[in-house]
Amino acid sequence: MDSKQKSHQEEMEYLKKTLAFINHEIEKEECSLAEKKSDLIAARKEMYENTVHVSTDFESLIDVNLYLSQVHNQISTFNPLHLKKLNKMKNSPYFGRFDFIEQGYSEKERIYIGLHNLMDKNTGEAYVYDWRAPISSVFYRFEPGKATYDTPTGISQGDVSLKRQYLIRNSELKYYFDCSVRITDDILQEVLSRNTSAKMKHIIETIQKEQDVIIRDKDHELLIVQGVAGGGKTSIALHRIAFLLYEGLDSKLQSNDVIIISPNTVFSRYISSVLPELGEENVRQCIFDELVFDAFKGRFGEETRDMQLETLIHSRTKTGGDLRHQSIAFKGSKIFKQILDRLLWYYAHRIIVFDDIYYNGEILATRQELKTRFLNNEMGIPMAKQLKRIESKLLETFHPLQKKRLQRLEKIVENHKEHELEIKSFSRLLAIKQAKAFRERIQKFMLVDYGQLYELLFNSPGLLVKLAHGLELPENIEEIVSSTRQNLRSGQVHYEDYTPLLYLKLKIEGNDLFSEIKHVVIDEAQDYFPLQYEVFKLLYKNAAYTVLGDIHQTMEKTMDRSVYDDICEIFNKPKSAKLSLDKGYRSTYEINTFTQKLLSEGGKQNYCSIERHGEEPLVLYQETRESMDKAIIEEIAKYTEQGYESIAVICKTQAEAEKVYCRLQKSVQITQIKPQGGEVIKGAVVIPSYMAKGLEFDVVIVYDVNKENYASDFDKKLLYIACTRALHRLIIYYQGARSPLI
Ligand SMILES: Nc1ncnc2c1ncn2[C@@H]1O[C@H](COP(=O)(O)OP(=O)(O)OP(=O)(O)O)[C@@H](O)[C@H]1O
Repeated sequence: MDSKQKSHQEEMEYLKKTLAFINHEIEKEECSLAEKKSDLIAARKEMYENTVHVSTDFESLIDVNLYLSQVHNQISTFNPLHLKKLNKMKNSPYFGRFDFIEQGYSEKERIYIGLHNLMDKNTGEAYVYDWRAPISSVFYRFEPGKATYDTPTGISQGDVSLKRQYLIRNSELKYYFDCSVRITDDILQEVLSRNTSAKMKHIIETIQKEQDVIIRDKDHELLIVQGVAGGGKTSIALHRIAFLLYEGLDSKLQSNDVIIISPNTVFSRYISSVLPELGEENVRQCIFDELVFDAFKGRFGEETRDMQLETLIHSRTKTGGDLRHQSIAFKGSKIFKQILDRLLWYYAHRIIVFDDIYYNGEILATRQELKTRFLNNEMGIPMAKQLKRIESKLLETFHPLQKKRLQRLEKIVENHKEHELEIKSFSRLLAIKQAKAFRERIQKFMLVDYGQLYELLFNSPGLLVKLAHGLELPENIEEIVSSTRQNLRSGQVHYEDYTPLLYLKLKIEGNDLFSEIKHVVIDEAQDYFPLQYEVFKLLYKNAAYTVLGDIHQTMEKTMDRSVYDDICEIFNKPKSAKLSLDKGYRSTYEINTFTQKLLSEGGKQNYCSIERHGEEPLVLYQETRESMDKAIIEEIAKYTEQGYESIAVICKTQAEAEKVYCRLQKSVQITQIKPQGGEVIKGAVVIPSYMAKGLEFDVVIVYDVNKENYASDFDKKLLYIACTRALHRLIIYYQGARSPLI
C-alpha cells in the first residue's frame, strides 16, 4: 500500500470512528430528551391534578406557583439544541485538518475542524474542534511551517506539518486534498460558483486569513472595517458574532446582549439564517427606523428611510431637490450636533425661567436657588431627570405644609358665614385645589419637551445662526431653516429630523433602555450620518462596536475614509482599529471589472477580484418599452432553465419596480420585493435599487439604464449598488439614449 492509499484508508477510518461516536451521542441525547419530556408531562399532569384551576384563595395560588416553577425548571433543561448540533455534525463532521507539533512536545496532534466541538468526555479524546476554538485559528491563518495561536495563558507556538480540506456531505467523504498556502483554491472556487439561495449562508469552510483576523478580534472595543462590495463584510459580521458568543461563554455573553443594526427589513430577513446555521441563537436585529419610531411612541414617524430615498430620487429634477439633499447632510452633520448641544445649554441657562416658590405664606425656594440647584449638575444628570429631582425635593418640603395649610384654611372658612356648616369639607376642597395649582406652577418650568425645543430652534428668528457662532454653516442655511420651519408648522416632520429629535430626547430624558447590550454590529455603516452615530452612542452606552461599511456604496451623499475617523472620534473608545478588505468574493472577474469602472475617478479603490471567470456583462439596447419587457421575460425564462436560482430585475425606484412588476407578472412567475413584505428572495424578483443593498442574486438585470434615468452622481451610486449584486450574470437594458454613466 503506497502512502496515498494508506492516508485514504486512515481518513476513511477516522470518519467512520467519528460518525460512530456522533451516532452514539445522538442516541444518548435522544434518550435523555425523551426522559426529560416524560418528566415534564408528568409534572404538568401532577400540577393539573393537585392544584385548583380557578381560585381567589392566596394559599392555593402559592401551591400553583410551586408547581409552576418546577415545570419551568424542567422546560429549561429540555433543550434540543445539542441534538440539532449533533445531527448537523452527522451530515458533515469536519471540513479541515492540520497536524501540529506544539513546541516542547514531540507528539504530533491531528486537529480536525468542524462546526462544533466533539469530545469524548470519558476518554478526553477530541474528535473535532469547533472552528472558533483558539487552536482552529491556525487552520485559517498558517501554511505548513511555524505557527502560533492565542490561548488564555498566552501565545502557543508549534509546527504545522500538514493542512488538509475535506468535502463531506450526508456522512460521505466526497473528496479531500492537501492545501498549503491559502484556502483560495478549489473549495473556495467551488463554493463561490454555486448559485445563491434565498438566505445567506455561512462560510466557515473557506474563511480567508484577513477575514479571520476580523472575526476573532478580541482586542478592540471599536473595530471598523472598510470593505469592497462583496468583500464578505456581512458574512464576517455574523461569524464574528458567533465567535464572540462562543468566546463569551465564560463571560456569559448571550445572544440577547448583541444587536445588529441592519439597513432594512428585507436585509434583516436575508441574514437571519446564518447564526442558526452556525448553531447559535439569533441575535436581535433592528433597523434605524424602528429605533426612532419606538422612541417617539407614535408622536412622529410617518416617513420611512425608503420613502425619503424615493423622494430624493424623484426630486432630482424638481426644484427643491438639492435643498432637501443639503438639509439632510446638514441635519446629520457634526456641526448640527454642536448646534443641538448649544441649544440644550441655551435652554438650560436662558430659557427655563424659574419662579420663587411660595406655599402657605412661606417661601420654599427662591428662583435663584432653583436655578443654582439645576445648573449645579456635576454628575451630568439628563435635564429632565434633574428637573424631576428638584420637583421631588420641592414636593418633599411641600407635603408637611399641607396640614398646616388646611388648618389655616379652616380658620379662614370659619369666618365666612355661608360655609359655616361645611367648614371641614369646604376647607379640604380648597386645600386640594391649591395643592393642584401649586403642582401645576412647579411643572410649568419642570417639563421640558424635546419636540418643542427642536421647533424653537427653527421658529425663533436667528436662533440657529446665533447658536452656530464660529461654526461653518451651509450656504443656503436660511432656506434650510425656513423650509424646516414651514414643514414643522404644517405638522410635517421629515426623516432627516428624526435623528436630531431623538438626539435631543436622549440628551434631555436620558436612556435606561438597552443597558444589557454589550456588543453592537453596524452593517452598511456608510448609510449613517455622524449624528446617527451619536445616537447609537447614547443608546448603547456600554457596548463594544463592530462597524462595517463601504464608502463606495453610499447613496444620498459622498463620503471618503474620513468618515471612519469621525466614527472613532464619536465613540471615543480607548482601543480601536480600522481594517480593510480589498478582495471581492461575490461576482465573477468580468462583472467586478465592469462595476469598478462605474466608480468615479476620485472614488477609485484598491480592488482585487477573485479569479472566477464568467460571461462579460451585457449592455443591451431596446427600441420600445414593450420590446424591453419581452426581452427581460425571455432572459428570465432562459436563466431559470439554466438552473439559476435567483434572478433580480433591479429598477431605480419603488414606483418603477411596481409598474415593471405589474407588466412582467402577466407573462412570467415573478415576485415584487416590498419594504415590509415577507417575500423570499428566490426565483425571479423585481426590486428597487436601494432595497437591493446588501443582497445578492445569481443574475441581475438592471432595468432601463437610459440617459434620463441614470444621469447624476446619485444615480451612479444606485447603479453601482445594483450591478454589484450580481454573482454570475449581469445584463443592463436601456431604451432610448444610453446612460452616459455606462
Ligand atoms: N471566505 C469566503 N468564502 C466563501 N464565500 C465568501 C467568503 N467571503 C465572502 N463570501 C461570499 O461573498 C458574498 C458576499 O459576501 P457579503 O455579502 O458578506 O459581502 P459584503 O461585503 O457585505 O457585500 P456588500 O457590501 O456588497 O453587500 C457572499 O455570497 C459570501 O458568501
